[in-house]
Amino acid sequence: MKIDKALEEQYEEFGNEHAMSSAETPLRDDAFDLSDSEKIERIEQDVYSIMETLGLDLTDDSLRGTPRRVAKMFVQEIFGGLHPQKKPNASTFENKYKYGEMLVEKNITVYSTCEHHLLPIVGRAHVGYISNGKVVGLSKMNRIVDYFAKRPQVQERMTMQIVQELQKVLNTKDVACVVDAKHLCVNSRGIRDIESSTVTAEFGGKFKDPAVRREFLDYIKLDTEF
Ligand SMILES: Nc1nc2c(ncn2[C@@H]2O[C@H](COP(=O)(O)OP(=O)(O)OP(=O)(O)O)[C@@H](O)[C@H]2O)c(=O)[nH]1
Ligand SMILES: [Zn+2]
Repeated sequence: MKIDKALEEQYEEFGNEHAMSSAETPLRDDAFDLSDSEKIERIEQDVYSIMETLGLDLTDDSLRGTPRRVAKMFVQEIFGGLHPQKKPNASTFENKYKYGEMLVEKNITVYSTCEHHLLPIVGRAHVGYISNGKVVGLSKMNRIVDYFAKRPQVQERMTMQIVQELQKVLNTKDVACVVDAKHLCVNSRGIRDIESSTVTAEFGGKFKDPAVRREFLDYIKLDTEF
C-alpha cells in the first residue's frame, strides 16, 4: 500500500514536471468565451472587492476610477497578449539578395508581468536568426517579443515562446533569443535585491554550435542597462 502511494506520488511529480516542459501558456479551453468588455466588467468588480477589503474608501475621487482602470489595463494592455487574435502578423520576404549571415535584433525592450506575483518584469530581449530563404520585417521581431511579454509570464517560457514563434514564421530552426530582465518581485519585495537580474536563453538549430552561439553572444555583449 505504502509503495503504491510512493509510486503514485512519483508519477504525479513526473506528470507535473512533464506539464511544466510545455512552452504553452496554461490557458483553459474557455479562456475566450467571454468578450473583452465582459472580462473588463468582471475584473472591475474583482478589483473593487480587493480594494474594499483593504479598507479603502472607493467614494474618494482619486480611487473611484481605479477598479475600471485596472480592469482595462489587464485586458487591453498588460495581458493583451493572451488573445491569439493579437498575435502580430509577421510579414516575411524572399531573401533575394542572398544575405547569408546571422541577423541580430538586439536590445528589444521587454515589459512583462511575473505570473507568480503579478509584478513587472523589465528588461531586454536579443533575437537572432540565420535565413533559410525568408527574411522577416525587423519590427516584427520586436512585436513578437511584445506579444509574448503581454501575458502573465515566467521568463524561461517567454524566451522559448519567442524562439518557437520565429521558427514558425521563418521556417527554420536557426533562431536564438536571450532575455536579460529584472523581476520586481525580487527587486522590490521579498529578498529586495535591487541589483540582480535574470538571464535566460534558447538556442535553436545552428545556434547550438558553440562558434555560432559565440558570434551571437558577441553581437549582443550583454552590457544592457535598465
Ligand atoms: N523560474 C522562475 N521563477 C520566477 C520567475 N518570476 C518569479 N519567480 C520566482 O517564483 C518564486 C515563487 O516562490 P514562492 O516561495 O511561492 O513565493 P514567495 O513566498 O513570494 O517567495 P519570495 O519571492 O522568495 O518571497 C519566487 O522565488 C520568485 O523569485 C520566473 O520568471 N522564473
Ligand atoms: Zn514574481
